[in-house]
Amino acid sequence: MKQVNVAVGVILQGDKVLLSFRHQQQHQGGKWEFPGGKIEADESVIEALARELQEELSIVIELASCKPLIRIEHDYGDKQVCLHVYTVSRFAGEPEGAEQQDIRWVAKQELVNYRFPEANHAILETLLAKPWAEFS
Ligand SMILES: Nc1nc2c([nH]c(=O)n2[C@H]2C[C@H](O)[C@@H](COP(=O)(O)OP(=O)(O)OP(=O)(O)O)O2)c(=O)[nH]1
Ligand SMILES: [Mg+2]
Repeated sequence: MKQVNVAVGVILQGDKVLLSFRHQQQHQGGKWEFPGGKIEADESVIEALARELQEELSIVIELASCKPLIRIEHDYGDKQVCLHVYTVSRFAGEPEGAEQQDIRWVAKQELVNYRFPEANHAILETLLAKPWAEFS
């Protein structure tokens, strides 16, 4: 089965991170995610990330503020994904659920209360291991 490359943004503002709720009918629907989406053939990861975050949240990210966090390969059985995860610390605009999805700024200690896709556990581990100021 072909692996799908996905650009994922961990958007940090102070002590909070932005989560977005996946619609029920999407793959891994009904769970919270870090916003992002599929990388198209002609795009770099950062270009895809910027496009997806504009489409999904109506924000314009500052490319120089994006730092690679972790790359995760995961097999869901019905789909194989490779998540290219970047932290994003600066952007223009106020995030909104541009695809009618719920979004939420969540503090570190509250992340345990959210249900994520299986592949995200490695992201959360990495994110919880350091003070967030060190990512920006
Ligand atoms: N965006 C995002 N996708 C994730 C995360 N964790 C995870 O397993 N995924 C998986 C779910 C999907 O199979 C894939 C991303 O697909 P997507 O639905 O966001 O792609 P897209 O925005 O291009 O959406 P679409 O047009 O195909 O609906 O990666 C995550 O934290 N964020
Ligand atoms: Mg998406």
